[in-house]
Amino acid sequence: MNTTGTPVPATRDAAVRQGAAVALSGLRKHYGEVRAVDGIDLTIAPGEVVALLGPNGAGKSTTVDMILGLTRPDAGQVGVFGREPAEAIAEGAIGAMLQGGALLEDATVGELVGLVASLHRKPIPVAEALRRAGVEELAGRRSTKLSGGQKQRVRFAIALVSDPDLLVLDEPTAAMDVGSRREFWKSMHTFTDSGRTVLFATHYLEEAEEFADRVVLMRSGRIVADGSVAEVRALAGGRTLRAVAPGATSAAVSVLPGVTEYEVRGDRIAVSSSDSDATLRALLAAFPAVRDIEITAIGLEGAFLSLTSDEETTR
Ligand SMILES: Nc1ncnc2c1ncn2[C@@H]1O[C@H](COP(=O)(O)OP(=O)(O)OP(=O)(O)O)[C@@H](O)[C@H]1O
Repeated sequence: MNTTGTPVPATRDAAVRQGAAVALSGLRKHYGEVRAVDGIDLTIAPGEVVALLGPNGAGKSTTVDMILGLTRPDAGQVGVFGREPAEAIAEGAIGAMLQGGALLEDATVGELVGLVASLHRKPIPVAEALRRAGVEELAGRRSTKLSGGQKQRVRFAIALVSDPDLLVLDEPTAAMDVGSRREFWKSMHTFTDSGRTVLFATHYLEEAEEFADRVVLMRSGRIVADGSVAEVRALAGGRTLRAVAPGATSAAVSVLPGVTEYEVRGDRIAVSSSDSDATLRALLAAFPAVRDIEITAIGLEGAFLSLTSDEETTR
């Protein structure tokens, strides 16, 4: 677990950093008064699947653009497999899928993917890239005749065709329906099963929860949480406990151990607790008639809201 201002975790120490898939240090990009990216450090080890989460304007796309060498940082450094982004891209080590990246209008899907393949030294066969992205049947179709979700899958084929070690995806499934999204993640599993690295920015928490090994939460250009899904959830305050507790008062509930927030309405209580076991024991001792007890883990959504909703005070 790593939160703002804490050192890089021991498992991603200097040795890992050297062979890191992605190493960002002190990265900063300001647009006038807007601190799009405000000093982030991030090391991604080869083989990790990392979700970059954050509300609109958190700085996810700007970070992705700097990793891809599309935007030059004001300060700090970007390393991709120990190289400059441009170098790593020229070598075909990075595949990218960006929000709304343009597709050549006059070309068919097959020609388009073939064109990108021809720019790389060791591409996979075009048919293979189309198959992996689930767009084989669209090979002869012009890009102007594609739906939004189909375009995204073609962009995925383009990202795969250089046979990259790292895939960087900015909201890859934004225009896809539920079925396409499922298919997309199935293809991604095939890609990551071979030990390759993925960094994807998303608004879909369930995708981060299901697919990522690690979640990096951004807010206002900074990293506010970094860890496994379980760790990020825990960071946001543990569990919610609800019960009917006859005789409970706000004063009594507020002093139960572990309680971070509480609400008392008549006999009904709802508390957020950082230690629900301790809260429950004390609750039972104080109110033996307590009943209908319900304890739920805070979802990633709850964690996301709690970690990203505070007003940024330093901006
Ligand atoms: N080229 C630019 N010129 C000026 N401001 C910019 C530019 N690009 C981004 N910004 C600003 O920088 C901040 C971060 O934007 P960014 O697109 O990186 O956020 P994001 O987390 O990707 O958001 P979203 O989820 O909406 O895509 C925003 O306030 C945005 O308005």
